[in-house]
Amino acid sequence: MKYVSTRGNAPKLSFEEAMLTGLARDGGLYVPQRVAERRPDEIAALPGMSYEEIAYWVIKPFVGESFGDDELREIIARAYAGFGHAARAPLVQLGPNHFLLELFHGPTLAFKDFAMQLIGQMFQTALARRGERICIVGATSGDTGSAAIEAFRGLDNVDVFILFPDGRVSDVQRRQMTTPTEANVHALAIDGTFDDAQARLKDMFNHFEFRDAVKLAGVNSINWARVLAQVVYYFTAATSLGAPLRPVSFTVPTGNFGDIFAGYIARKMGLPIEKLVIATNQNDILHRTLATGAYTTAEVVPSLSPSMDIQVSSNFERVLFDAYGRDGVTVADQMADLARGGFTISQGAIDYLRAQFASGRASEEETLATIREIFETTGEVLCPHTAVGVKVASEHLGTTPMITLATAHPAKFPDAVKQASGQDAPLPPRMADLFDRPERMTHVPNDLAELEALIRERVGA
Ligand SMILES: Cc1ncc(COP(=O)(O)O)c(C=O)c1O
Ligand SMILES: N[C@@H](CCOP(=O)(O)O)C(=O)O
Repeated sequence: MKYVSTRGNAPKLSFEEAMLTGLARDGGLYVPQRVAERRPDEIAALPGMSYEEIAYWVIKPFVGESFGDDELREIIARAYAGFGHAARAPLVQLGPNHFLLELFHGPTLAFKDFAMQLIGQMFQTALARRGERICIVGATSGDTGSAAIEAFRGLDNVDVFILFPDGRVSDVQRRQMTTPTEANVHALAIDGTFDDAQARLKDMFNHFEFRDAVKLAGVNSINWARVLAQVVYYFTAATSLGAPLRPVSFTVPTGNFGDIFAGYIARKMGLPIEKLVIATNQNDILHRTLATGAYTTAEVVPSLSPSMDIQVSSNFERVLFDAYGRDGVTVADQMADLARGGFTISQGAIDYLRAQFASGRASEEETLATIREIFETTGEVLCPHTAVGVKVASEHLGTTPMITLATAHPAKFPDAVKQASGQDAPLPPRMADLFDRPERMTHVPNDLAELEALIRERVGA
C-alpha cells in the first residue's frame, strides 16, 4: 500500500514513511493510493468482535508491511487498554432512531484519544526500530493538544510542542496541556486563532531546512494514521445497529474535517452509510461551501464549542482531491487561492461533494437550547460540540438510524453546560485535582521565525 500527496508532486511513501513524514514535501496531505474495499459478507462478520479486533481488521490492509501482524495486534491492545469503557466507543440511544456514539472514554476525554493513543504506540515502535529521535509539533483548538501530550509525555526519543490559541480554549483543555510535568512537553500559547497555529505548523513543514534540522513530525490529522484510526468506530457503531444489512447515517461535529473524512473512508471501504452530515457551529465555512460552491474564509468567531472554531479546514483538501478526480495540480492551485482568501469549486467537484455530504449549522442559542432540551428529556449531559451535532442531526432524522458522534466529555466545557442546563459537569476522580496542579506554558507571538528559534533552542538543533 502506497500513499500519494493531494498535490501530486511528492514522493510516494509507505504507511510508516507517511506517518513519520506528516505533511508531504509539496505541501499536500498523504492519502492511500487506493482504499481497501471490504465485501458485505466480511462486514457482516464484525458484530460480536471486540473493538480491538475490529480495529485490526480495518487498519491492517492500510499498513502493508510497516507492522507485522502480531506487532500491530499488540500496538492496538496497548492503545485501548487505558480506556474507561469496555466497549471503548459505546452507543446510547437518544430518541427514536437517534443514537449517540460516545467517543470520550479515553484518557483526555475526547475522540482524539482513539487515534492519538494508537499512533503514540505506532511511533514508539517505529522509532525504536529505527533508533531515531523526532520533534513533534502540533496545533490545537483544545483537544488534539492534550491527547498528543498524553500519548507522548515522558518518552525519551520525542519532544512534543503544542501550539494553542491563547485564551481560546477551555480552562480544562488548557490545564490538560499545561500541567504535565515531563521535560519533553512544551505547551505554547500563541497569539491568534487555531487557523494561525495550524498555518505556522504547515509553514514549519514547508521550511525544509528547519524541518530536517529538528526532525519535525506531525500528529495533527495532517497525519494519515490519525484519520485511519478514526475509521474504526464508524464500523463498530454501524455494524452494531445492523449494517451492512441496514444502512445507517452519521452526523459529525466538524472543524478540521478529519473525523468526518474518516467516515467518508469507511463508506469507500464498503460500509453502507446513507447520509454523512457535517455539523458546524457559527464558524460555518463548510456548510456555506456546500451551499454555495465557494470556499471563502471569514474571521473566526469564538464560540461555545471552541474546538470547532476553524475556518481553514485542513482535511477538506483530501476530499477535494477525490472530487477533482485525484488531479493534484488543480488541488494545488485551489490551495494557493485559499491562501488569498478562497476559491470556487468546479461544478463537477461540487456535485461530487454534495452527493457525499449533507450539512447544517447550529447557532450559539441553538447549542445551548439543545444541551438544555436533551438534559431535560433524556438526562444526558452533552458537551457543546456534541450539542451542535445533535441539533443538526435532528434536521436529518428519517427511517435510517442516525448516529451522532459525541466528541468530548461535558466536563471539558463546564461553563457552557452550566449556562445551558444549570448542571455541574464534574471531572472524573483521576482528574479531580486538575485545577490544583501548577501550570507551565510559554507565550509566543504568531511569528514563524520566533517559533522556530524557540523550538531549535529547546531541542538543541
Ligand atoms: C470536541 C471536538 N468536536 C469536534 C471537533 C471537530 O473534529 P474535526 O476537526 O476532525 O472536524 C473537534 C476538533 O477536532 C473537537 O475537539
Ligand atoms: N479541533 C482540533 C483541531 C485540530 O484538529 P486535528 O484533528 O487536525 O488534530 C483540536 O481539538 O485541536
